[in-house]
Amino acid sequence: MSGSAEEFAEIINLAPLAFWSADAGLRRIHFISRAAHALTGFDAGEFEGNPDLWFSRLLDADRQAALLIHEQVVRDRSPGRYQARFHHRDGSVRWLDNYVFPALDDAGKVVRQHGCVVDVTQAKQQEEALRKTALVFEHLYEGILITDAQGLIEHVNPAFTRITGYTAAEILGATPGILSSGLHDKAFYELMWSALLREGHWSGEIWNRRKSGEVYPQWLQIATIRDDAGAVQNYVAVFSDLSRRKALEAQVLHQAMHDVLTDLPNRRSLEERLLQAIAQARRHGNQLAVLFLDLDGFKEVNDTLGHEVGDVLLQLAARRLRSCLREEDTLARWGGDEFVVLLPRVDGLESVLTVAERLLAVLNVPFELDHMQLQLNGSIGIAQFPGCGQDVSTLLRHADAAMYAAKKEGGGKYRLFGRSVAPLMLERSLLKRGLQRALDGSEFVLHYQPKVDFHSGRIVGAEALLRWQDPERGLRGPVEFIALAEEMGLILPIGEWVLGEACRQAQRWHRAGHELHVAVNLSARQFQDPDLVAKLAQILAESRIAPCQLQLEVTESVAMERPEVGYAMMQECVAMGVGIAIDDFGTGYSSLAYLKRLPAREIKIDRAFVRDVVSDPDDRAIVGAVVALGGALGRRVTAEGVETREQFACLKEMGCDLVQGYWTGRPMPADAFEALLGTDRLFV
Ligand SMILES: Nc1nc2c(ncn2[C@@H]2O[C@@H]3COP(=O)(O)O[C@H]4[C@@H](O)[C@H](n5cnc6c(=O)[nH]c(N)nc65)O[C@@H]4COP(=O)(O)O[C@H]3[C@H]2O)c(=O)[nH]1
Repeated sequence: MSGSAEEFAEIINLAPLAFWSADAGLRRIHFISRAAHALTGFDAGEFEGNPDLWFSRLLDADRQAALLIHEQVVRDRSPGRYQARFHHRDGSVRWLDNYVFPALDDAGKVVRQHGCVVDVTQAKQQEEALRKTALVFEHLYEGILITDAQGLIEHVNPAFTRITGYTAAEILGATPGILSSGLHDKAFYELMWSALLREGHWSGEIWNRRKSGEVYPQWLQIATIRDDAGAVQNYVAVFSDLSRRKALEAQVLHQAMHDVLTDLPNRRSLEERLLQAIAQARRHGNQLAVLFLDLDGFKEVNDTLGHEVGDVLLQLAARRLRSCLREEDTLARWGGDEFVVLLPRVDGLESVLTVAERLLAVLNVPFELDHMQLQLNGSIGIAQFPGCGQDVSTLLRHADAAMYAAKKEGGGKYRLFGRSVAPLMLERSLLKRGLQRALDGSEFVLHYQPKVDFHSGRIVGAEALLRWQDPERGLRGPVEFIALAEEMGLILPIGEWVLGEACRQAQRWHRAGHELHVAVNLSARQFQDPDLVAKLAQILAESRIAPCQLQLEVTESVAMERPEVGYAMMQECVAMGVGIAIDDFGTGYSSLAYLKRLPAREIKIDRAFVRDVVSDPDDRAIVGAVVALGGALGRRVTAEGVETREQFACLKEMGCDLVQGYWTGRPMPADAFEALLGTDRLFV
């Protein structure tokens, strides 16, 4: 038996736990096993010689609780347990777990305390690390989403719920696909997955959708977590919501580029836009105009009625000026009472003068402000590209100089840089009179340009182009008079005449056995005419042609000017069976989403891209993109302005559907066109 006791004592001394035994009041340590040394740095003799050693080396914060447990064990005669931090002799602090038991005598009195001490430092450290990780997970500002290897969501944190709107209960078990915005294509996700599988991580900007349906940008980082054998265990995604930052950036950018008082683009913004417009004009070979406008009489208002009135007047004036311009035009505040208008695309001087007259006219209407009427006037200086300057500063300087000249002449006028406007004004009034006479006296005629099908080589349509047979000056083209006709309000009757005549001609050709459509250009005013559909119905009934034989051509910028109105109008035309083509495509700023909705059956690529298509890779890329777009949206694509065999062959090869241009036929009178139809010529 005593042999077993020795064996037992040996086992106890070998154990990694420190067994101990003391009297009830802990004044005498009877026994402490050898492991005490590893756990505390002190050996049994030291503990036995100093009963306070244990408590003196506990951390102050933990000592009191430890003493209480020992008291409780004695008082309640039941086991107790505590964990406390102990200053090891080597300087480290160890977490020690002490199990305490009472030993009772026959009378049930506690005569001893004994127990064992275990080092739990490592477990405590792991527990602490886990607690911190959980804190990070809970409190991180970024959203966290963890999926299993199959991509099913296992965990999300509160920030995830705050950002996406989905609670954990709603999303656990789903796939992250539920968050997708639909804005990224398949290729985007394929790249993401291949990076995740190949490199183990992916990060980038992505648009996702909240539960509310709102689409928002986020910065997303995803990591693949693998086990020791290399198999995917989880995917961890951490993301932050970029929408506030983006909105702030946009706001800062807006403030940097806009005038605070009027919210118009500022000087810097204007200079940038002018630079771009010059580059575009060079590329497309078009003209642009800069109008420098100074308010006459503003200084007096400001000096006599105060800055506050002056500020309101500037805001009102800015609003009126803006209302005279097209979407693509820029009105900028240059400073003080000076504004600059940029017309990035002008058909000729006529249209610029029309805008200048309109600007002066709206300023001239009295302003109602604080129960007073204030009368303003403006002086405008005009500089055109390329005639009056080829760069930003020259154009602005020259427009400014012309504005001063107008002011010197008493204000309320416009002046062209380097030219007197007097002969021009005379010319304009002659033209106005002539146009009215042309309409009354049937001096307008239509010429027709063939539209040829690339696949069959046959003429399948004719674009009607307006000409004015001026008895004094001969045949005049539309660029000379359309803008003025618009300004005079003559464009509606002229347009109606064109529609009627084109349809009558289509009927004559139909009777002669020629199957083709006639295409008619619609001006902005006609397109916005609420009676257009009724007028079309009447014209179609009178000429007795099938509606599909008529096609209306609307330029991209006109179609985009008031998209909702334009869309509704086109829908009605299409419902009648009349075709729609988008003219001069590529020169405006159509959004693809809008284009997709347009019920147009044909897209006409602007001449500017066709001109150098054979030699310029950029133009080729643009044409290629429009052809692809047309194919994807089921629209026919027509190339305009084709002048050479090389252009013809190139565009045919690129997959355009129709061709129009001098190479397949110049605009010609109706009888010449009919003669051409009679030859059955094939264009191959
Ligand atoms: N350099 C070159 N030019 C070519 C070629 N093939 C055709 N053109 C010209 O390009 C213009 C095509 O018409 P658009 O882009 O609709 O542009 C038309 C259209 O916007 C407008 N227009 C013409 N007739 C009418 C009309 O009846 N009503 C309205 N509102 N506008 C019209 O006037 C614009 C100019 O008409 P046009 O002077 O007849 O000029 C026509 C035509 O003569 C070519 O290979 N090379």
